[in-house]
Amino acid sequence: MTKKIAILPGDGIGREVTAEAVKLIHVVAEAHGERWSLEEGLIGGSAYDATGNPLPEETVRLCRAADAVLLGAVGGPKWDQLPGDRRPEAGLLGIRKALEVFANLRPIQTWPGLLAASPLKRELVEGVDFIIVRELTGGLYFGEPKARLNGGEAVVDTLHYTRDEIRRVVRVAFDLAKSRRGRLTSVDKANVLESSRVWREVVEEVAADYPGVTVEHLLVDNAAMQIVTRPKTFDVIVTENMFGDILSDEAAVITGSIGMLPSASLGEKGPGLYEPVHGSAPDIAGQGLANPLATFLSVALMMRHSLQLPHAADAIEQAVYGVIERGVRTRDLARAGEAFVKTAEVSAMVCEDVQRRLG
Ligand SMILES: NC(=O)c1ccc[n+]([C@@H]2O[C@H](COP(=O)([O-])OP(=O)(O)OC[C@H]3O[C@@H](n4cnc5c(N)ncnc54)[C@H](O)[C@@H]3O)[C@@H](O)[C@H]2O)c1
Ligand SMILES: CC(C)[C@H](C(=O)O)[C@@H](O)C(=O)O
Ligand SMILES: [Mg+2]
Repeated sequence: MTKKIAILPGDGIGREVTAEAVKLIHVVAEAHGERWSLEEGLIGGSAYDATGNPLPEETVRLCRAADAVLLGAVGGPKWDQLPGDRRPEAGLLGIRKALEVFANLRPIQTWPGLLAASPLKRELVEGVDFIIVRELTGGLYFGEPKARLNGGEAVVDTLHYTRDEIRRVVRVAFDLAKSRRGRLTSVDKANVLESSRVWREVVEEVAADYPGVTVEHLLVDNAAMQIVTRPKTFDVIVTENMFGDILSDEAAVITGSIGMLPSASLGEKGPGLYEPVHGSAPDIAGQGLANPLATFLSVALMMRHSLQLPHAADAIEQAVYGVIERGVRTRDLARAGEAFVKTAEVSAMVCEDVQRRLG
């Protein structure tokens, strides 16, 4: 059956990595003897430049009608002085909200070939395998009021949740933990924030339905430390929107580079949104230096969670594993003086391998 995939390249290296991911998706479609519909939509700074809006209504329509959405990254210095609601990032938050993808899954795994790419000690990072479930459509990012007050002399952002919003993401995390090693870590700031105290209550309520899952609560400041001191002990981490944003970039250090971190954002119904965890990397944009593997691994998650093609997901993951094990390195993964390949080169290697595996 034909699939409809919306492609939102966005800005900076988002455009470079999605261009390669489109080639990869075509390889998978052809291996199934099909032609899938891949339609591009505008988002972020490039959408603002073209239409005055970082999330044109047409993009929302395109995404809602798709089986899955692949997003590159948005943002860049060119748009940093725009008012909040016109910024590229507002487009990203808008599409997450429009698709109601409240559970953002960010798997953190180390690769045997990349242990030396992490600044952390080998024995600490070897065999790390956990997943951060970040609440994505509530919390500090979306709460109202959010405004400058008294002529800019005061300012407010609001951390707002309903129990239902907490419960649904916590359930996703418990289900995952149940299917994995049965350990859930809930991260909050319950010693200070009322919202965190309610978060903890909801976790305890839901825990009653999952007797096989061991629950641990960590305060976010301590969690930031534990993630790099005992990363192997984590299985599933569930947390508020902004805590999850910060902790996932920190966890990227364990894997060697943020250029290796994929994500899947899922709701109760409708298309999933798949995006690398990294941003538009203005410092390297336009030079062919971006690592496309986080986006390729996001395509694998798309195959598994939205397109029901688990064998294609496996093939992509094995191909990525293969290039890493063969010592192929993009610049972010290379040690000082080590040779590295460009975006299109590593992409071609993975695409060829996926074709062979599925062919
Ligand atoms: N999902 C998204 O669209 C997203 C995520 C994070 C940041 N941003 C935006 O991106 C812009 C830049 O943000 P930032 O610099 O804080 O974070 P960033 O993730 O863009 O870059 C951080 C560092 O990691 C490197 N890096 C990131 N991805 C890489 C890749 N695939 N290959 C090689 N190196 C990579 C960059 O070169 C940079 O040194 C900002 O406008 C920010 O708002 C967007
Ligand atoms: C660009 C920004 C709005 C975004 C976020 O904070 O969610 C990014 O940092 C991410 O991790 O996806
Ligand atoms: Mg982030």
